Amino acid sequence: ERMPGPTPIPFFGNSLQIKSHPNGVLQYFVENCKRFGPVTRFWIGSKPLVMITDFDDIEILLRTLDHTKKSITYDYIKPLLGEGLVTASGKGWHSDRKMLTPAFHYDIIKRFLHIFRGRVEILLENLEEKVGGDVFDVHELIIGYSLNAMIESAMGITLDLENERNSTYRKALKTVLRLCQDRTFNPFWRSDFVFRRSKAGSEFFQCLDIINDFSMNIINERRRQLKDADYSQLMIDENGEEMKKPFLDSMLMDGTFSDQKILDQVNTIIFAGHESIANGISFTLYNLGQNQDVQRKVYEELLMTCGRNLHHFTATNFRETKYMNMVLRETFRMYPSVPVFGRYVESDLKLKNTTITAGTSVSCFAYLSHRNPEVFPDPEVFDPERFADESRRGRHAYAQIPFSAGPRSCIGQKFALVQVKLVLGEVLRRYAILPGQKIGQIRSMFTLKPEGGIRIRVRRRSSSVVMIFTYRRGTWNS
Ligand code: HEM
Repeated sequence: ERMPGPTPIPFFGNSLQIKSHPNGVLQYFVENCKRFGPVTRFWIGSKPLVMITDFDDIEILLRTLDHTKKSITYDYIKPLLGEGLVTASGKGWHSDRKMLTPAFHYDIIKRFLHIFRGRVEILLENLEEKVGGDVFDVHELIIGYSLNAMIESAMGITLDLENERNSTYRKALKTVLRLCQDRTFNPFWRSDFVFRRSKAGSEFFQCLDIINDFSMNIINERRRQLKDADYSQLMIDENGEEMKKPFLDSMLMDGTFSDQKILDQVNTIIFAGHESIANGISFTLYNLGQNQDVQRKVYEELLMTCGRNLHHFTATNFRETKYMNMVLRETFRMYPSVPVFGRYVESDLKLKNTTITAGTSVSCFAYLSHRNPEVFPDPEVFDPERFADESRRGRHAYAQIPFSAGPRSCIGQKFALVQVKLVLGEVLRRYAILPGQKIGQIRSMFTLKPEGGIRIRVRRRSSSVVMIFTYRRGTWNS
């Protein structure tokens, strides 16, 4: 009650102000958290929501296993994600997290590299069509890559998804995410009974059916394949040891996951994975287009570390491309794909200067904490040097946390970074990114999505004219 925050009105709390803010939900929270300070209280209808931006407070919340339950902002995405890893809590979440963690180990990711490379080749063909043309939304192209790469690797299914089913799924997902956000801040839609009977509700559930069908097809197809194959032999490595199983296989073979739980987890991984990878790649390309000097340095580093064998990206190459790492860190600082992540505290939580009472939702506002001018001066300026070793020394460990931190941090971080770097390496080796259109207003809160997309232009690099890439049976030749 005593915490600073915008004045609520009865029944609605701050929902109406949030919903009708001219620059969108995200900007509403940015403006108010800047105004009211590092711990700002809002009312979503009659439910309190506290947004925190102080690094110490964020660490206190994220480090503990005492508060794993998700905040009210996840309530309406539950029909999509059910008891999947993002939305589950307590013992169920803990045991699933333990069981599924090996599926995202680097040993598994290494086995997927040829899949990612194959998919990048298709992406490059699509980019080729854009050469010399006007600005285009690169996010739309990259999302085609990331959705396919995710399904082919984590799910073990090769579908030709550059087709209608893919775009139907994408459209349905976009609608569901938009309606989840709208519902969170619309007090009239809080009741399931009312929402189900509204036009938005019926659109929501129709789209949910499309998404569930899409995921069920994948699950059933993989189940069929596993039945036909002698999997026990397939999963033995050259030393006779049993190999770690990829994500979907590990659940299908475990035997303890119900069909509903498998569906929840598949929906979760597809949703959590492909959109954020596409965001990371697209925002980086955008930043490189706007900052030609930075792009030149990234390109020079790529040529120095990988040379003509860039496409055989190895674990060593990933470590060697230090400047690219700085560029990625800076991009994720400015544009964290997941700008807000929260917990519901079931017992009092003592922060640095205040105590949050039990029964409150507390959200870490990474989008804003990443813009703390005391740690990142001129926060709207893209400057990878902020992440040079000397600049990082002594900085708070929670100052930049695009993958969250602590026990509920992103399970797919390595999986994502390998792909982001691989795709960037391949794209930049062939194409120069030219300045595009300045990014529009970012309104959404679940994942960062600028209005009008992420628009860049590309030019073929002259040196790449002499390089002809072919892709045969999982290996690259040039
Ligand atoms: C650049 C790419 C990515 C970013 C920036 C990112 C960011 C995040 C963040 C901030 C969280 C915490 C969310 C929360 O507390 O609500 C999270 C959780 C999660 N992410 Fe990612 N993610 C990325 C890619 C991926 C990929 C590729 C996968 C799957 C293959 C994935 C799967 C998950 C899952 C399952 C969780 C929930 C973990 C748990 O609560 O135990 N993410 N991610």
